[in-house]
Amino acid sequence: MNQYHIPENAIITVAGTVGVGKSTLTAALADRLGFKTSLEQVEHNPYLEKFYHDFERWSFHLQIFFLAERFKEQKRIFELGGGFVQDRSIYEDTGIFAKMHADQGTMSETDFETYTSLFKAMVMTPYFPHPDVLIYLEGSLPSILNRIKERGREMEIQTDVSYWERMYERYSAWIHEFDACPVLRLNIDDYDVHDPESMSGILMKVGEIIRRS
Ligand SMILES: Nc1ncnc2c1ncn2[C@@H]1O[C@H](COP(=O)(O)OP(=O)(O)O)[C@@H](O)[C@H]1O
Ligand SMILES: Nc1ncnc2c1ncn2[C@H]1C[C@H](O)[C@@H](COP(=O)(O)O)O1
Repeated sequence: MNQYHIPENAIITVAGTVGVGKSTLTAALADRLGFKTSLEQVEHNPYLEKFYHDFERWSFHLQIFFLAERFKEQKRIFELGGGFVQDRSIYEDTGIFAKMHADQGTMSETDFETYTSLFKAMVMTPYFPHPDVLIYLEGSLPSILNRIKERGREMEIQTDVSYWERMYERYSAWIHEFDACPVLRLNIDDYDVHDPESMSGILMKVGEIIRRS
């Protein structure tokens, strides 16, 4: 047990919309705790760029790719006995992305059903313990759009702003209903990843939530 009373085998997941600051916070918290990270691979994703150019054609392929990647990561976390900070949850793939594309017609109903049944079958395995805490990052849409721009992934910058607006709204509704594990909501204006005290403050809250749950 560390000074934050977070068990060494804990799994902390950082959730939130694209560009909000998940990867950055994941790395900072893991560093502070001496935990391992589970990060999303954007550079080695063979479908992502194609997907941004043609949602309809590549939605299903991309969701299957992400599902496979997350499953491998879950297995790794399980086999290494936890002690991880994870960048994005599998709940967001299904509850935000796949659903949004199905609802807007850029993923067919049949593809969405196939995807959902595969997701359910995968979740019902021992490799899928719920996280101990899900840290939900939130902030104003203009600051998030600014971060997407500053990060500079051309495929995201070229995407119509309405896509990010719809995703932002879905996230706000989704977190309201989310109950798979305890949640710590964090506003991006209320912490500084470069300030050790700020990071410790977050970890103290995480420890408290785990103790109470
Ligand atoms: N706390 C922060 N303050 C200022 N900029 C940040 C902060 N966190 C992340 N960023 C910047 O915002 C952009 C998106 O962050 P990132 O961690 O990649 O987001 P996500 O993983 O949620 O998509 C990056 O350019 C990153 O450097
Ligand atoms: N499940 C997903 N479906 C579509 N797109 C996704 C999914 N998961 C992540 N993405 C995209 C969004 C971003 O362009 C990159 C990385 O996400 P980030 O929030 O920046 O870590 O992948």
